[in-house]
This record gives sequence, C-alpha cells and structure tokens, in this order.
Amino acid sequence: MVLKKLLKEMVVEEIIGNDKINIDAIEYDSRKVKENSLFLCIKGFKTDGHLYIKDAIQRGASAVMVEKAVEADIEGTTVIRVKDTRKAMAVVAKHFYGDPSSSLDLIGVTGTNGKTSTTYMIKKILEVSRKKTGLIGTISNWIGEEKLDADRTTPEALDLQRLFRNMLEVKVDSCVMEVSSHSLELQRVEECEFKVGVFTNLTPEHLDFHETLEDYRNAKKKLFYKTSLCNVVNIDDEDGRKIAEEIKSLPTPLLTYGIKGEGEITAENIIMTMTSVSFDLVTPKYTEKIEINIPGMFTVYNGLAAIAACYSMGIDRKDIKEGLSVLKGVAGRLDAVEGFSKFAVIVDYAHTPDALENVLKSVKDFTKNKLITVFGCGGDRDQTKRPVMGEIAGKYSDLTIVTSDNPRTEDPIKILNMIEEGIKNTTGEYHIIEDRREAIRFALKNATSGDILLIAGKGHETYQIIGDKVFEFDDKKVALEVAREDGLV
Ligand SMILES: CC(=O)N[C@H]1[C@@H](OP(=O)(O)OP(=O)(O)OC[C@H]2O[C@@H](n3ccc(=O)[nH]c3=O)[C@H](O)[C@@H]2O)O[C@H](CO)[C@@H](O)[C@@H]1O[C@H](C)C(=O)N[C@@H](C)C(=O)N[C@H](CCC(=O)O)C(=O)O
Ligand SMILES: Nc1ncnc2c1ncn2[C@@H]1O[C@H](COP(=O)(O)OP(=O)(O)OP(=O)(O)O)[C@@H](O)[C@H]1O
Ligand SMILES: N[C@H](CCC[C@H](N)C(=O)O)C(=O)O
Ligand SMILES: [Mg+2]
Repeated sequence: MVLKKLLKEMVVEEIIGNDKINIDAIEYDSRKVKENSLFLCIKGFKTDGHLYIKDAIQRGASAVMVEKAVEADIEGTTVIRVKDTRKAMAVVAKHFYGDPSSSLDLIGVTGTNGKTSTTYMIKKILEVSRKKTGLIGTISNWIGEEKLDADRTTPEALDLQRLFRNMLEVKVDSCVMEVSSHSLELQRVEECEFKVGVFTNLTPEHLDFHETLEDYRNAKKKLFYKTSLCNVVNIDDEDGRKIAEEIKSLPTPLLTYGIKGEGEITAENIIMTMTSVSFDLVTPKYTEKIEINIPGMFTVYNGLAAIAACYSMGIDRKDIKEGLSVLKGVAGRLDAVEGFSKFAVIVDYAHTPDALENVLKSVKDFTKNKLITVFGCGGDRDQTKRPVMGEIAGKYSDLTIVTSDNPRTEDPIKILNMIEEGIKNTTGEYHIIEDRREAIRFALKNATSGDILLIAGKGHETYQIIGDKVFEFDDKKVALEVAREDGLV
C-alpha cells in the first residue's frame, strides 16, 4: 500500500522524504522489520523504539514514524513525525488492513474480573446461533476453529487489526474480545468499531500502571464511547453503577444487569452446586430457565453479562439457553483436576483480591472438611494487592501455603514477605514455601478426606517466569505428577 494512504485521517507534523513509496509491512519491533516496511517508533516503559531506527533501516525499513526528532542516519528513508506514535499505530494499522472491525460484529468485554469467562460464554452462544466467531483474550485467540497463542489479553493495535483481517478472510462475522485497561490507556483499541461493550466489575488491580483507582475506572470507561449498538453494565457493582449513570445519555443504548433488584437483565431463584449454577433469567421480554456448568456466584454474573450482550444483539433465547448449557467450563477457571477421589483439587486464575475472595467463598460452601489454598502474587505487578490477598487467604482457608506465582524480576522472598504481612493478621494456619512445586506437594500431603485444595493465581498458564527465564509449569499437571510421585493417586 502507498505510504500516503496509510496517513489518511492523521495529523502529521512533518514528512521528510517520499510518501508515495510502497509499504509491504508495518512493524513496531525493529527485530521483525523486513524489506519495504514502515517502522513505528514507540516510546516504551523499558526502552524507546526511537533507539532502534538504525537497526530497522539496516533490516530494510523504507519509512519510519517517529514522535520526536531523530539523529540516526536516515538518508533515503522517509520519516513521518506525528505527535503520538501509539495513537498513529492504530490508524495506520486500520488502513493497512482495510478497517476490518467495521465489517465484524465486535463485542468488547472490560472489567477487573470475569472478562475471559464472559467472552467464552458469549462465544459459545454465538456459535450455537450459527455465527462464525472469533475470540481475542488472555488464554488464546480464536479465528473460527483455529486456535492461536495469545501473548497478552489485548494485543497491540497492529496485531489486533491483523487478527480482525485474518478473521474476515475466513468469513468470521462476529468477534468477542477482552478489552484490558492497559489496552484502553495505551490506545490499542483506538480504531476498533465495537457494536457492544460489556462492563463486568471493578476492584483494585494494576495500581502499578494506573496511578489511582479513578484513573483505572476512567480507562475502562473509554470502551463505552466506542460502541454503536449497546452498552451492557453490571449495576450491582459500585463502579458499574457510576459508569451507567455517566453513559446513560450517550446515543448508544444502555442495558443493565444485576441480581440485587434493579438490573434489566436479572436472575432469580439461584441454585448453586459444586459444579454448576442454575437460575430463572428475567429479561424485559421473557423469562427462561438457565443452567451453566461452572460453579460460583460470579458465574451467575458472568452468565448475565453474556446473556445481556447476546440479548442486545437479538440472539434467539433458545440459543442463549443452549449455548450456556453446553459450555463445559473455561480452562483454569475453577478447573477441577481429574484423578483425585478422596479430596478435590481445583485450579483457578484468581490473581486479584476480589477474585480470590470470591473463589474462596464459592469453594468454601462446598468444602466438607478443610479448605487448603496454595497461592502467590506476580512480580513486577501491583504490590498493594499482596498483603490484601494474604489476609483474604488466611481468613477463608484452614491452611494456606504461600508460594511463588511469576516472580519475574523481583526477589521472590520479598513478595512472599509482603503477602505474609497480611496473612499474619488472621488466625488461619499458613506456611511459606517458595518453590511452587514443593508448595503443591506439601498441600497435597496435608489434604485429607473431604478437603478442597485450591491452587490459585496461574489458572491456564503453562509456564512460570522467574527472573527473565520462562520455565514450563502447569498447576494441573504438577498437582497430578506430585501426587503420583508421592503415591497419593
Ligand atoms: C506495560 C505495557 O503494556 N507494556 C507494553 C509496552 O512495553 P514497553 O513500553 O515496555 O516496550 P519497551 O520494551 O520499552 O519497547 C519500546 C518499543 O521498542 C521496541 N523495540 C525494543 C527492542 C528492540 O530491539 N527493538 C525495538 O524496536 C519495542 O518493540 C517497543 O515497540 O509496549 C510493548 C510493545 O508495544 C508491549 O509488548 C508491552 O507489553 C508488556 C509485554 C506487558 O507485560 N504488558 C502487560 C502489563 C499488559 O499489557 N497487560 C494487559 C492487561 C492484562 C490483564 O489484566 O488482563 C494486557 O492487555 O495484556
Ligand atoms: N465476575 C467475577 N467477579 C469476581 N471474580 C471473578 C469473576 N469471574 C471470574 N472471577 C475470578 O477471577 C478469576 C479470573 O477470571 P477471568 O479470567 O474470567 O477474568 P479476567 O477479567 O479475564 O482476568 P484477566 O484480567 O487476568 O484477563 C477467575 O479464576 C475467578 O477466580
Ligand atoms: N493479566 C495479569 C495476569 C496476572 C497473572 C498472574 N499469574 C501474574 O503473573 O501476576 C497480568 O499480567 O498482570
Ligand atoms: Mg482475561
């Protein structure tokens, strides 16, 4: 595509060189640059893309986009200077891939917890209603039946627009995606046209990245100004209620859900079992019996979010009911490890205080004997949640093993000590075992008949990041391996 065409709708501060050259690819990482590429220089948190211009040119970049003056030897290379290269990336990516999101029914789900779970529910419902569906999120990305690895919850604008284009190529008509607060703040979804936006809930998280909870909420709120068909909001959530109030006068209609009485989409007569929830769904148009084979009160909320989104799109009530009833669960979310009989072992992705409290409450209701929890907190992430999660684990569990999650570049012991600051205020018994495998071993050894052992924080993850190294680690596999080694199964 001709470079000039990529710059449509953009305020360009300066162009040095030829803007009629042909661009075959766009990259924001110099290491991926090939002949005739446009290299976008992004000022990062660790380094600055402007430092790699020379590298990009050596690899064949014929144009670079910058947001500050550059000193590299750029003769023969077109330089485009804009105010904000992240914002510009969303625009050039949209043009390069032919504005694919405008041809999809795009549903965005935001909120602190429940995004992944809700998107899988929506995906299933859409599939049952015979839509060819894509999904973008934490665990994997899906283009119809094709599963692709996901690096992050919401990809960079360039990768995102490419995914949408690839979806259209194989006739995907609907796409449901998680929209993280990082992505809203870093303008990854800036040029996406959403039909529906969903807000699940908001509790403290990512306070390393967003300065205040208010900033975090405002980042999430941005999604609802990008939608055209409907905004779906949980009004049992305090911040959801505030957002609903703030967006109710927008041209895009608002649809609320909740179980505390005021939601337009609500659940009555909720029944919980160890493996499922069921309830009477009440909508403005009909009532319907719903069953979901995932436990926990938050499954009712995620179910209502998915139902409200699909309802707003006019999906048939039978398809909504069937979609939710055939969903078998979501990997790493209240995921029972098969092979244990005396006690249950459950792996869950709770890595925020709210998620941990919710999952522990749900599991405790079905524990016949002790509730044992193994968990830790990730390094290079929000530190304020560590003591809070420690206190929550100690409050609900009979026995807690505090261990490493992904310590990344932090000292693991320092993270464990911060968790201990919280747990020592409780009466729950706890042990600190840094090595996650050994922590799981200790928990299994101490499990007796009727217990539930919850291994929290890493859910579907199949790795552990220690320092800069990534090791294979899958909580479900490790639990079984260790149990076999110790003759427990
Ligand atoms: C905080 C954050 O979002 N960081 C993102 C940010 O990284 P950064 O600013 O630190 O980038 P950097 O490493 O400083 O590099 C700056 C630029 O130089 C480029 N570079 C670098 C080296 C080189 O040799 N050549 C080169 O061109 C890089 O490609 C980049 O464009 O920009 C990078 C490239 O665009 C992203 O990969 C990176 O995501 C990192 C991996 C990350 O961990 N992000 C997490 C926190 C995140 O986004 N999480 C959210 C929420 C999760 C949830 O709650 O569900 C998510 O959506 O996943
Ligand atoms: N609606 C909810 N409210 C509170 N906690 C929830 C809810 N849904 C799920 N959880 C808990 O949060 C964990 C993460 O759920 P899920 O992966 O669906 O959230 P997410 O928003 O996608 O998280 P992430 O930001 O990491 O992508 C689950 O393992 C469960 O413990
Ligand atoms: N999306 C979250 C996931 C956290 C998962 C937890 N296992 C950790 O590594 O902290 C993040 O990147 O902050
Ligand atoms: Mg997720």
